[in-house]
Amino acid sequence: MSQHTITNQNYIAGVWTTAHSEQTFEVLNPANQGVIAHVPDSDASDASAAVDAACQAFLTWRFVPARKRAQYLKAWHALILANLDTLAGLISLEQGKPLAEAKGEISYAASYVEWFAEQAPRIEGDLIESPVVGRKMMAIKEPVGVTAVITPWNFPAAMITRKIAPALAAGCTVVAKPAEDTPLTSLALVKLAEVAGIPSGVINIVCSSRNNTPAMVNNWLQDSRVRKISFTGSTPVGKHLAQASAATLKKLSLELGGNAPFIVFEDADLDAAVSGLMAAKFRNGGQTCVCPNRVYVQAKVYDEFAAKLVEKVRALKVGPASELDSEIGPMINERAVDKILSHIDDAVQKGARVLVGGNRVRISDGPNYIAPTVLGNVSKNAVLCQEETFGPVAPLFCFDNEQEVIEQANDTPFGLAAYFYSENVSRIWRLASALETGIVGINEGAIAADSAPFGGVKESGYGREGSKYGLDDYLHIKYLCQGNLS
Ligand SMILES: NC(=O)c1ccc[n+]([C@@H]2O[C@H](COP(=O)([O-])OP(=O)(O)OC[C@H]3O[C@@H](n4cnc5c(N)ncnc54)[C@H](O)[C@@H]3O)[C@@H](O)[C@H]2O)c1
Ligand SMILES: O=C[C@H](O)CS(=O)(=O)O
Repeated sequence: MSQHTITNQNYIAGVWTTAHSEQTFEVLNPANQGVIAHVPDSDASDASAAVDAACQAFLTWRFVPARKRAQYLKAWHALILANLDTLAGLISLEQGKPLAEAKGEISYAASYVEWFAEQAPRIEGDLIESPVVGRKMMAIKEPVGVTAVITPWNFPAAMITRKIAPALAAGCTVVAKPAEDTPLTSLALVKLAEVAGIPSGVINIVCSSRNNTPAMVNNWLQDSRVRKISFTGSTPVGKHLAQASAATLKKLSLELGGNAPFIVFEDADLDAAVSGLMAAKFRNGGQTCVCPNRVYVQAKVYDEFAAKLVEKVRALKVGPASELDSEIGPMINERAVDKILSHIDDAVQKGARVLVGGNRVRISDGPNYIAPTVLGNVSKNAVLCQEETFGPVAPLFCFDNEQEVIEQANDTPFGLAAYFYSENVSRIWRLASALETGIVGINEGAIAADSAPFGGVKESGYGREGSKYGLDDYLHIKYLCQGNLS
């Protein structure tokens, strides 16, 4: 990735600029800790300038005809696809994602822009039957207003387009803050939005370091002009944002952490279940919110399933994205590696067996590699049952009956995704109803799609992204009642 293709400034009111303080922070390559770029380390003054710009732009953007807004989004979509390889290279560089997966993420990110370009002209209201003569009643939908978009590092393209696209389609304007580990992809996407002709101030993006982010974002939380927050990230931060923004009662979309159960019944197609788990668990090195965090296998097929899984996991290639056959890249940073190793150590201390992996992998490039791991006979008291591991670790639990495994699967504060494999139709409908999650994969491990309502329940948050429901979070309903009509 050559330096000239890297955009490394804030974008406020249509101007690429440094932070007011002129301060910057480093963006590191997780594969080798090399410095990729320096980006602005913004503070409250930059945050406020972004809101000023978004407020000014909202006065006109909200009245741009939906079809025109759709045309801007279609132009952006086309530019994203035309720059797919460059954008994928940025993801691999700053997040470590294997290049093939990074290309898939750019296509996925672009699909949300296309989806909401198609949804924009379909925002409709209702005419309501009046209970009395001489009165007309209707419900119309209007954009919520200036929206703060805060995104995680693990999908630096898809998570930001999954928010900016519906916001713009609805007529909202945006102030965005990408994750400090992976700002470059988001900045490049906003650069393409500028090239697409999206007017100044409609999208504003500011970067801030891990240390400066709380104070910088707090400016948005306290600013009553910011009417909505769309956040994707960890549950603790989501809870903080909800509490800290309560004073100005903002509309919230919270896409938070998960602890997905993956259940294999004795009547499952075991080869399909192994393939489904490989797809769901080891995607992005296990660093996705919908990765199975607990794998429950019914006693009768436990040994056979474990053997099949270990054979597949042992074959996974670990390496940097610069090696095109890498399947498991580096973890995002040292903190992530420490957490994953602590989960493995805790499970082993409580009786689990390492069937494959279980350790760091020293690769010339750097220290952040973990061997793809399968743990056997994991205890229900293992920390990973209550905490998201966010790494390439598949812990196996053995269970006897359906009621037992439903109770174990639901025994978590989280409720984002769950998966199960069974060929029994009646069992499929029982499990689909009993599992306390927003997403259920049934004999399927790959559930992501722009047309699907993505989101969780319990402490995995609320709101839905994508699908025909995805616009609702950026609109509110206004009731009009006209009387004195003859
Ligand atoms: N539900 C989903 O769709 C989804 C998608 C991706 C990731 N996630 C979750 O995100 C987490 C991993 O991503 P992460 O490590 O970037 O999460 P994180 O919560 O640490 O950070 C997410 C974003 O919040 C910002 N942030 C952190 N502390 C903040 C504060 N005090 N005030 C304001 N902003 C703050 C970060 O800079 C980043 O931009 C995991 O829990 C994963 O499950 C959920
Ligand atoms: O990690 C979070 C992403 O939302 C996962 S997905 O790509 O949308 O399935």
